[in-house]
Amino acid sequence: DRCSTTSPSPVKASSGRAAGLFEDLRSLRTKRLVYEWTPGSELMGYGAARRSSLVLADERARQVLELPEESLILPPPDLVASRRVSPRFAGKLSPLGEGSKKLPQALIIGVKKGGTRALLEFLRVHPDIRAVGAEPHFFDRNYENGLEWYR
Ligand SMILES: Nc1ncnc2c1ncn2[C@@H]1O[C@H](COP(=O)(O)OS(=O)(=O)O)[C@@H](OP(=O)(O)O)[C@H]1O
Repeated sequence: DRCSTTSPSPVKASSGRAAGLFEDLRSLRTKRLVYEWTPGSELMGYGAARRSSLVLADERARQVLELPEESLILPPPDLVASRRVSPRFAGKLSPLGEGSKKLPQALIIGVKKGGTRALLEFLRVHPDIRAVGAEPHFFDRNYENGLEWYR
């Protein structure tokens, strides 16, 4: 979804096997997005909410995947931000995006064109991983801004 609309998608043009893998990945990613904004789970504890909304997410992901890509509508940020935080993530940045700001628990370091973006996107599919959107370039460009900026 970050590819330019002007260039042809290498996945769409590729073999059936690659297209199948892409569908699996897309399905996982959609499930994660749907899970993140399935309303109602705020009313329960994190564990219960996760179990029930994963079932719901599974169902809704199936529905969403039937629709054209343009019909995927992202939730308003406040819906995601209003979720409860698991005790496991208390005091840390939770997988759903809320909680106090903390330094990262893992860094991806790579040379230019080394495939770091692909690695990040694959990791981001996992529901317990919260990843930054843009590369922060803290150590090479923003170090002077200090750790408060980095959090
Ligand atoms: N698995 C695998 N195999 C071969 N090539 C791969 C793979 N994953 C990513 N890529 C290619 O890596 C290029 C992007 O690398 P980066 O994400 O590090 O780019 S960037 O420097 O941060 O912009 C980018 O190359 P270009 O398409 O030539 O720009 C990707 O197509």
